Amino acid sequence: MAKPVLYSYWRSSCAWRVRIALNLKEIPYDIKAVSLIKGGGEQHCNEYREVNPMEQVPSLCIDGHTFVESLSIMHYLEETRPQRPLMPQDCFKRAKVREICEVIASGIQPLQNLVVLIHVGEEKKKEWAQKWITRGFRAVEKLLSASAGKYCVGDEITLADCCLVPQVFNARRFHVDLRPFPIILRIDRELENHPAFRAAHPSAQPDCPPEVAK
Ligand SMILES: N[C@@H](CCC(=O)N[C@@H](CS)C(=O)NCC(=O)O)C(=O)O
Repeated sequence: MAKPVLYSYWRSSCAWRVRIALNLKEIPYDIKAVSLIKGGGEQHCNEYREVNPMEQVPSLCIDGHTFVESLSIMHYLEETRPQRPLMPQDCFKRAKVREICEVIASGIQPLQNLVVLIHVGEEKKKEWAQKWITRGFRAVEKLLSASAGKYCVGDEITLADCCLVPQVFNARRFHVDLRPFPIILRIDRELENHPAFRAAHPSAQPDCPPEVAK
């Protein structure tokens, strides 16, 4: 079976979620870099639109299929590769994982996505991103106050953690004041040195510009 191919951009938080899940499950994969900025964005070219009709990353070619949408991709991985489970057994905890994933993937990231920031304009984009990330993080922090153990839901790493860490990176990129979110910060710190998270970090990606890569 061919090695999975992930269409990714080094700084994309959505592609980063999938990179973490692939790494945690120890699934080897190749990366096809899609520059979201070069020449107005390679995600908009005809060839890539055939891969992902939303003109976004990530997309994952695996098992002879192409999948789009990071949450959907991670659930496919979870269902087909049960090693190192990223969803709890318990139904209540599963629902809590999905809640946190949804708040981040539907309630925060889309509002600060590149295509939206371009529309908002250079002058206003920082203030805009701060507003919506802060609003979403207030909800995430509240949910975590009931669900978190060592990680977002209990003491095992789940899909919620795969979503949280990249979103914290985005928050820092837009200089969001993270002091009101101690649980988010604690979990982010807990995971920053985990090998699967480190290998998925933007600075470790093959398409990361050399001046950013450490
Ligand atoms: N719901 C999608 C969102 C994907 C998404 O927004 N990707 C961003 C990067 S994180 C993107 O490709 N943006 C390109 C653009 O806005 O033109 C998912 O979870 O995969």
